[in-house]
Amino acid sequence: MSNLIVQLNEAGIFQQKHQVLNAVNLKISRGEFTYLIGKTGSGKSSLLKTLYGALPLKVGKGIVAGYDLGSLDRKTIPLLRRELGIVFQDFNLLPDRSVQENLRFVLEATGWKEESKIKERIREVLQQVGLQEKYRTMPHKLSGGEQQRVVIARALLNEPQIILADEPTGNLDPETSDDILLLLRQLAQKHNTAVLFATHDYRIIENFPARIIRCLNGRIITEEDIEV
Ligand SMILES: Nc1ncnc2c1ncn2[C@@H]1O[C@H](COP(=O)(O)OP(=O)(O)OP(=O)(O)O)[C@@H](O)[C@H]1O
Repeated sequence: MSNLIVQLNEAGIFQQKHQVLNAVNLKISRGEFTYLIGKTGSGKSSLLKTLYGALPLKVGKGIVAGYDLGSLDRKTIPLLRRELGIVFQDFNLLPDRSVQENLRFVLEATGWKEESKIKERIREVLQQVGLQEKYRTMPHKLSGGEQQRVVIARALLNEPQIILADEPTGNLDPETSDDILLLLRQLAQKHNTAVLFATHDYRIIENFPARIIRCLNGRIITEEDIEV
């Protein structure tokens, strides 16, 4: 199996007809933690959306978790997404369901049937994010950091090869942001899950250095070329 989870070659990233990024060349390996930075509107979200099949790849070549982005269709998009964990800034938990029901919803939607396995997997992911006590709690009774942990637990359910995180700490205070960042880095290490972490937060990058790729003037620039 290839060690590369993401491989883009001369990819064009588009929002409809508008080209957001040109000639993107990007490689991300198993277990690698990478920051994705750039000003607002520079194309971070568009790049992530292309990687999870929400925007089509029409120019260049792209492979994510073994799926060719250029030939995705209604059948293969759900299969690709099962290999990915997606974490947004807004927590997007179902507000009328408890923590465990939110997690169960995803497992059932992705084909899990056996009750004992469902329960076991929910227990495991909540333990990984340190929330095993909160399984019956409703989302609004959790703090922002706890809600984001549930979202990360949800992203982990199907043992993704990569977590795509779009400003996951955007709504959190600095201390809670650090906790979430450290949790994702620890998961990357322990489970060999790659993480692509889009952020505006230079404080985090300075405190917890890692490889950086930057969206600038319609291009992707890698860490070798820049200083933060
Ligand atoms: N749905 C859309 N339709 C058309 N253009 C869009 C759409 N979404 C974003 N764009 C445009 O694509 C460009 C890149 O936006 P994108 O959201 O990828 O940037 P970003 O770096 O993620 O910004 P932010 O940090 O604010 O989230 C911007 O010029 C934006 O106006």
